[in-house]
Amino acid sequence: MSNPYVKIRRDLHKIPELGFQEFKTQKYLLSYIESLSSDRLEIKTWKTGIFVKVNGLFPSKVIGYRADIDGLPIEEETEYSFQSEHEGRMHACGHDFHMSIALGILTFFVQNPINDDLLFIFQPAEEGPGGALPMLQSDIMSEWKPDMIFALHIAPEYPVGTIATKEGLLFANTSELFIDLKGKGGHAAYPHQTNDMIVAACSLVTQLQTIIARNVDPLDSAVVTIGKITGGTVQNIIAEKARLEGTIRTLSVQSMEKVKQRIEALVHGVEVGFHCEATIDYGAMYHQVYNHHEITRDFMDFVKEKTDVIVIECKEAMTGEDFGYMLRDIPGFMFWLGVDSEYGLHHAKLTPNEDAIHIAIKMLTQYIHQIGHK
Ligand SMILES: CC(=O)N[C@@H](CCC[C@H](N)C(=O)O)C(=O)O
Repeated sequence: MSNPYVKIRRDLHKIPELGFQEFKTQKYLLSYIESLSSDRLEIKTWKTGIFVKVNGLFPSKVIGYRADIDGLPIEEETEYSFQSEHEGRMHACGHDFHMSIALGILTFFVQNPINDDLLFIFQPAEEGPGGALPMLQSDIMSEWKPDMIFALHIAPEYPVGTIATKEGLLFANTSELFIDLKGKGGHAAYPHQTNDMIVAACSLVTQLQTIIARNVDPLDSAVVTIGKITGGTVQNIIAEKARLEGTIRTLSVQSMEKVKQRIEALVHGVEVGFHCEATIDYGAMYHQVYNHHEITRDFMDFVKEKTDVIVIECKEAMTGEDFGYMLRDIPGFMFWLGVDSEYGLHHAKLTPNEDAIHIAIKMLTQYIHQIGHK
C-alpha cells in the first residue's frame, strides 16, 4: 500500500459517522488539509463540513469539486482489517473513496498551482437529511461560488479503469417517506376488539406497489421502496402502532407529485378501511442530478482522448444525490467511477477496488489542469 490516499481511505473507513455528526471525519480532514500549510489555502468550516479554496496564480474563474463525507447506519460485514470502529455504522456508499480522492486532487494543486481558483467542498449528510442545499445557501458559498462544479460517485457495477456518465438527467428526484399508523391495540386472542396496525401496515405496503404497476406511465419510471417497518411490542399483543419508512424515486418533478397524490389516497383508504389514524412525512427531498450538456460532453471527450480511462455512456439511474441542488444552480456534472465490487452500494459487504483511487486522482488532476488554464 504505497499510495498515501489508500491509507487515508482506510483511516476514514474506520470512522463512519451519520449526517451532521461527522465530527471525527471533519477533524481528520482538517488536520490533513492544515498539514499542507500553504499560503494559497483558505479553509472555512460549515457545520460538520468544510470549504477549502486553493487560490490560483491568475484566476479568471472558480472550479468547484464536491465530496460527500457521511456514512450509513449499516453493520459492516467485510473481511477488512480496517473495518469500521463505529458499531452499526459503515462507509457503504463509497464516501471514504470520495474524500480520499478529493484530498489527492487538492494536494496536487497546492503543490502545482494553476491559474484558476479551486473550491473543494466536503459536504455532510448526503444520505440524509441533505447537506448540499444548506451549504449552497450559505454565506461562504455566496462569497466563493464556483463558476462550474463536478463530483463523482463510486460505481460497484463498472470495472476499474472506467467511468460512466451522460449529458442531461443522470439521477432521479427523491423523497423520503415516513408513514405512521395508529389504531387500537389489544389482546392477540381478541382481534375483533382492535384495529391491528401490523395488518394495516402490511396491506399498505402491498397497495403502495400498485402505484408503480398501475399509476405510473409504463414508459416513465418510478420507485417506491419501503426499507423499514416497525410496529408492535410482543407476539401476543395486537399492535396499536406501526411505522413504514421508505423512499420515492421519479425521473421528473411532475411524476413525484403524482406518486405522492396516490400515496396520500391509499393512506387515506387505509385510515377508512382499518379505522385508524395516519400521518405522512416526506422527510428530505433531493432534486434530480442533471448534467450540463456541453460541459459533460467536453469532459467525456477529454477523458476519451487524453487519458487511459474508458468512458461508458450510461443510462440514468434511480439513485438520488443532493448534489443535484448544486447542479441546479451551477453548471457542471457528476459521473460514476468504476470500482468493481461484487456487492453493491448500501451493502454491508461493499468492497470497492482501491486501484480506482489513484486512477480518479490522475484523471481529474489532468482534467482540472486543462480547464484551469483556459
Ligand atoms: C448515491 C446514493 O445512494 N444516494 C442515496 C440518497 C438518499 C436520499 C434520501 N435519504 C432518500 O432515501 O430518499 C440514495 O439512496 O439514492
